[in-house]
Amino acid sequence: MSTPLLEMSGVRKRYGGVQALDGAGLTAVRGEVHALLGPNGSGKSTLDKTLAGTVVPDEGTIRIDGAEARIGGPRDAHALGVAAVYQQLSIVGDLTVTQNVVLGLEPVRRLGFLDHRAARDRAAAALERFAAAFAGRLPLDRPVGALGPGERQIVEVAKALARGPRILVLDEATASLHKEQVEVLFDVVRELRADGVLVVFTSHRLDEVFALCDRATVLRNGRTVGTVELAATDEDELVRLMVGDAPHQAPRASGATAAAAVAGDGADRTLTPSSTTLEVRGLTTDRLRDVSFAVRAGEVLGLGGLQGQGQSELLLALFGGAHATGGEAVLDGRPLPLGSPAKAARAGVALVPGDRGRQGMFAVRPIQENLSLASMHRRATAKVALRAGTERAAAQTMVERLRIKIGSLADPVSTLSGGNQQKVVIGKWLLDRPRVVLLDDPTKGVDVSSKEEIYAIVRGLAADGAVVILNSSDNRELTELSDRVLVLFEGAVAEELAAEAISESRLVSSALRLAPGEKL
Ligand SMILES: Nc1ncnc2c1ncn2[C@@H]1O[C@H](COP(=O)(O)OP(=O)(O)OP(=O)(O)O)[C@@H](O)[C@H]1O
Repeated sequence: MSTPLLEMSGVRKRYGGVQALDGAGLTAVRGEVHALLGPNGSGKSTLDKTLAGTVVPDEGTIRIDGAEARIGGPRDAHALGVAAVYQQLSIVGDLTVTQNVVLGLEPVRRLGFLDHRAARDRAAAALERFAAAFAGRLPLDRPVGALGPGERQIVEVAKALARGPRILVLDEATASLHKEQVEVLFDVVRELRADGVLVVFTSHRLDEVFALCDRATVLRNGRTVGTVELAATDEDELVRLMVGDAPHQAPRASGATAAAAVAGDGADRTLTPSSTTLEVRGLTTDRLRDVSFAVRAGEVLGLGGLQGQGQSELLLALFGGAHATGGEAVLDGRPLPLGSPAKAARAGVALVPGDRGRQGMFAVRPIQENLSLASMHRRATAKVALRAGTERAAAQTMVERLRIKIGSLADPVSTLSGGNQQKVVIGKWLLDRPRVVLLDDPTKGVDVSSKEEIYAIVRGLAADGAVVILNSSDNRELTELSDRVLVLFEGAVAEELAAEAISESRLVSSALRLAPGEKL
């Protein structure tokens, strides 16, 4: 192996009561895609951030090209050729694509004025790598806020590339990308590798890790537990390294066990009548065309197809968050009010959103409050007094069940790792035992063992009489959880797959058949 380009060793970082890094390290060479893996809260982002200069470690050494690197802030990291893309996007919605890509780059000044053309050229050069796939779809002068989450993420990557890095850190950079966007990003990463760049790649999607990376370093509880050659290992071995001796397959909870665990405190819960049925007839919005289907209590209905074909819009519309121009939804024979999330929540509908930062929670408020917001809302409107102790116990149950790694329930959610934040969003709604559970790509960024726990809770809710509708970009997840799958195409239901027809390959071929020109 050639001299390492990057050597990090003995890195420690404590946040209040939490030892985020406890002797972590990573050694990687130029022209390598190196995965950084570990369960939620194991310290991956913190290690990435010490490299990018946004977190200063308490202890530890970083060597770049054999020389000790003092990274006291992002400017030091830039000067050393390190650029990073994080889970939480750093782009500014009101600025254009160009302005975002050059932000902090100091474009050329002429006669004391910013040379906007030079800035635009620089952004265009960085975006050029994505040009073939996104031709005409990333208008450089549009505010980034008007773009979709995947496009915003691409802008973020372009911003990092505009810095011409030797080391590029991608922290969950694929989480909000559609499959075809992931392929484009992977092509760019492979080009960078061929150019000798070191890419440090963090993802919970092991299929991506095996498809893209050369080696992987695994963290557990803030410590490095090993580095493996991916060609010489398999998924089971990687998972064993990640979770240690703990079994990663959580026992499949029966409906009753899961329900009891979800309720936790035995507080005022009304059991869902087993007859619950949701009927949707001719639902039409800007992005949905005449969608009709029925789901019974206890059923998990999957939404498949290429991503962005109206799956999220359908869930949003059922939660009252999208303007319905036609059609209706009927829950247990009574019209479900469309157009008001508050009314939908009162009727027992819960939406677990995919984009946690924007829709799912109040980041600066305590974890306990976030976990109990949904149930507080229902109880407050029902004029039932809140008992702080009860809320606390319920929140604590969810923290244990989903293995949410926290210091204290009183800490703000913003202090949690990305995956743990997503678990809070899920826990918040599942605590309330909803009658209709709408899940929009719920386990993005959630680690393997917690995914199984979430699957068990979802199955438990269904077994207990809830209607569950699941949109997932992960075909394996759809296959594991769904009793039926509706394949959507351009806002309409194009095909329905019954239980025996659901498989990963069938889901892919179904989506491809519908859109022959598209590449997955
Ligand atoms: N600013 C902060 N304040 C307090 N605690 C923090 C802060 N940032 C991270 N932590 C804690 O440090 C630990 C490691 O977090 P980190 O984000 O590095 O984990 P991760 O491995 O990236 O997790 P994930 O897979 O969920 O993204 C977690 O317990 C987290 O709650």
